Amino acid sequence: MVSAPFLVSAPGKVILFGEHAAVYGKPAIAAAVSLRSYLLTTKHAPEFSDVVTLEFPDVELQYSWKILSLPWNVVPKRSMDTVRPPSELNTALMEALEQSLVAVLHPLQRSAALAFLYLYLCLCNPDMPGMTFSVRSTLPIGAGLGSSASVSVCLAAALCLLSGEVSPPETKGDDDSDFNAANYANIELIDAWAFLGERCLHGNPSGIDNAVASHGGAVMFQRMTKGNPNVRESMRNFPPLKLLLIDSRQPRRTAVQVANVATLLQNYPLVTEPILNGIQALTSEAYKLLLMPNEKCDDLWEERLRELVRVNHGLLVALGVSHPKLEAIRMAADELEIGETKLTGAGGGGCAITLVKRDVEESRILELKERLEGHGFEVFETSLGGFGAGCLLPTKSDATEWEEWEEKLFSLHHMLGLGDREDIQKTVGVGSIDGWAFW
Ligand SMILES: Nc1ncnc2c1ncn2[C@@H]1O[C@H](COP(=O)(O)OP(=O)(O)OP(=O)(O)O)[C@@H](O)[C@H]1O
Ligand SMILES: C[C@@](O)(CCO)CC(=O)[O-]
Ligand SMILES: [Mg+2]
Repeated sequence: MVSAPFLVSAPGKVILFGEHAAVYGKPAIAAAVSLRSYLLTTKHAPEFSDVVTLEFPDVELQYSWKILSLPWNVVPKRSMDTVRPPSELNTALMEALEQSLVAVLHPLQRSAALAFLYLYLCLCNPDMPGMTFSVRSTLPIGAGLGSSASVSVCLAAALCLLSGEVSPPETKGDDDSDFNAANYANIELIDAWAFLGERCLHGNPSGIDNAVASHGGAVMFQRMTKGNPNVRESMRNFPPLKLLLIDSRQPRRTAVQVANVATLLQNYPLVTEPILNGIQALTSEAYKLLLMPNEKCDDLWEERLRELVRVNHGLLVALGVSHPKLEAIRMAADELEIGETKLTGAGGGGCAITLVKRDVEESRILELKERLEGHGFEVFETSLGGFGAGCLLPTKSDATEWEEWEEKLFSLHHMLGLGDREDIQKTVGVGSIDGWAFW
């Protein structure tokens, strides 16, 4: 069992092919990005040990609950036969949590607080000391890059560590591909709990976002249908793709976009089903291309992949999940003949990706960036396929080190609340500081 203070982190993702169709059991392909969420768990001073506090400055939420005021009595008993949580939310607990959330009205804050409380009540117990859970993200929020899943995975990881449900990551060998059975079992459990967090955040998730945020890398994911388990094929040797990631800065909620597609499907099943089947077919084509050995990734290969990006975007437009700002991004990239562009994630705003042609001169890419930034869009640089969830624990071996850590964590606490993306990355960021370990 791990006690506070400690940090956990999980990445966002880019869906390359198959969003929305993924909700209906079709395959989708996604990769982790280097932009991540960070969650710091700290213990309260004795006089506040009866409260639990959320600090989510990215969504302007700070809220405390008396631990004993929470509806512990309706928390479903866990089955002794299985360590995995069920994949459905418990209705009685969801209803009881309404009471605890009466004062949290804004949908962005409410869904995040609901995800926290649901997991906290299921995984912890009323005897645990009061703690603060502070989340900061270097990801844009509600922009298609899986911010909700990365937060869900952080919450699940922190609460599973506190309850002893999982242990901290064991050191793997030098080889990145080294398999560690304990780490695998732990991250599978974190992923399963994070799925419930995603359910609180957007109702009907396929599970692809939390799968990538937990496991990292690049995956082909297919949601469980008709009793068959989810498929998650890790795509090793993912080819290096030159991608631009552009945030239209048009806010939207995944829950709303997913619900809109469900309504379209209900109103026009004969029209909508073939679109979803078309997305399935193109994702399967893309999967074959992305699995080709690097030496076969020639110009024709690249052209095929770009064609699939274009067709995928067209089908998403047909589903009604584009936005004039996303179309403006696509048109700017088309005009400069940079490559092919599609929205990524739930759409309706948020981010687009452009798969850049290999031979495009840097000056044209720069021109595109300037044009887009001139329109108020944000261009991100990120790498694909990095680490999944991990944690950073103070080392207990030596008291001085521990004190230094406490001190450092307190300044991090401050930083987690106030700094911008670059500050967060510099101060606690995976890749910036040593000590992070990954499941
Ligand atoms: N840093 C954060 N702090 C607190 N809550 C967050 C944070 N990041 C995301 N969230 C929660 O997740 C919600 C956004 O999730 P949503 O699924 O709509 O978008 P996304 O995950 O960024 O995009 P997509 O699902 O298309 O990949 C926010 O409204 C908030 O409730
Ligand atoms: C729109 C969607 O397909 C992707 C959101 O990132 C929803 C999901 O799969 O959960
Ligand atoms: Mg989301």
